[in-house]
Amino acid sequence: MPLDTPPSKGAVSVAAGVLRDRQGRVLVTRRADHRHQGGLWEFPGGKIEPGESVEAALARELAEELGIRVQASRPLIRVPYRYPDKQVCLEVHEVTQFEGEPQGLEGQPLRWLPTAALEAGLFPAANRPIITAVRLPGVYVISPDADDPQRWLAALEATLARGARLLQMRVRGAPGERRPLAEQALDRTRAAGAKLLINGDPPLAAALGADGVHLTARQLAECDSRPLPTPHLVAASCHDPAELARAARLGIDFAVLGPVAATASHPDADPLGWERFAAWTADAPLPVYALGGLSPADRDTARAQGAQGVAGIRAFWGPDTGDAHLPR
Ligand SMILES: Nc1nc2c([nH]c(=O)n2[C@H]2C[C@H](O)[C@@H](COP(=O)(O)OP(=O)(O)OP(=O)(O)O)O2)c(=O)[nH]1
Ligand SMILES: [Mg+2]
Repeated sequence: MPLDTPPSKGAVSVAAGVLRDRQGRVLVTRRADHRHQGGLWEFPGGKIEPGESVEAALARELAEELGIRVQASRPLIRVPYRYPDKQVCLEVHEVTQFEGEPQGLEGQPLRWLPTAALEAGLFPAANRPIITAVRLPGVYVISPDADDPQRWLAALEATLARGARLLQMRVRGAPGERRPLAEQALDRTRAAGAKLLINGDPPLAAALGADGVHLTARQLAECDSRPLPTPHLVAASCHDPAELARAARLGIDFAVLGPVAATASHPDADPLGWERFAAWTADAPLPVYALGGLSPADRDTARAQGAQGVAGIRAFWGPDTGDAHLPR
């Protein structure tokens, strides 16, 4: 089960790497039958030696298991997890540069799979949030309210044209007015090959066949299971470690945590700062986007702090935010 307390001293720290080829397929290897979680597929890697950094352990393990030289990697997600017989903490990095052609040097079968083929059932149970993190982009765009629906749709189109891959329709107002707008938004998002989550309304998301729903912190507190099954995405707004732990326990796919910095819209809120953001995210076994006072240009900073990426409205939505293309 996912841990809702930080991993104890008994946890085995493991470095694992996500490697992609030119087509964006991901490398997986099969664990030998006799080993822990044997017979299942994994992201290659292994135990971190005492005193060793994650990067050093990853480079050593991938040299031993695959015969490649890792030249650059970045943190993707950290997953503390308790199996009945063993407690692990998976430190997963995306390998952004490597030399050599991966081979199964320990006789392990090896496959390059499209991200859509990374089914949770093929992997150890701890890997579910890793698969989600592999699939999600680094930028999560949240819409403003739609005072003028035609202008709002034009701004959505502009956001999609700038490369948005994952969006949240955060339009309050009467459900009857929201539905036709959501239908049009979904059509346009689909046509652009992006995903759209509907804020606060699981029945509407289900009725429209939207990609998912984004729960408010209050809805997260009030529900005791995922309101929509997979493959719908369920996201939640979180503000503290307890909310993140609850989201993980309920099997929510990803969270948004903030405010990281001061924002014009919430000038009285006490910003978390990166230090608290990083500490809270490190113990949360699900992908977490940083929100509040950030822009798409903060994506790499956020990732270095353990985030999946950045989320926001003001600096993300519409055509005129000054930074033409949204990073992936
Ligand atoms: N490498 C890897 N390990 C995973 C994944 N998911 C998961 O639960 N694990 C668990 C299984 C093991 O309990 C642990 C990895 O330890 P391991 O025994 O394979 O480590 P190792 O490569 O150093 O192997 P060894 O030398 O001890 O045989 O983490 C994953 O995706 N990749
Ligand atoms: Mg290994």
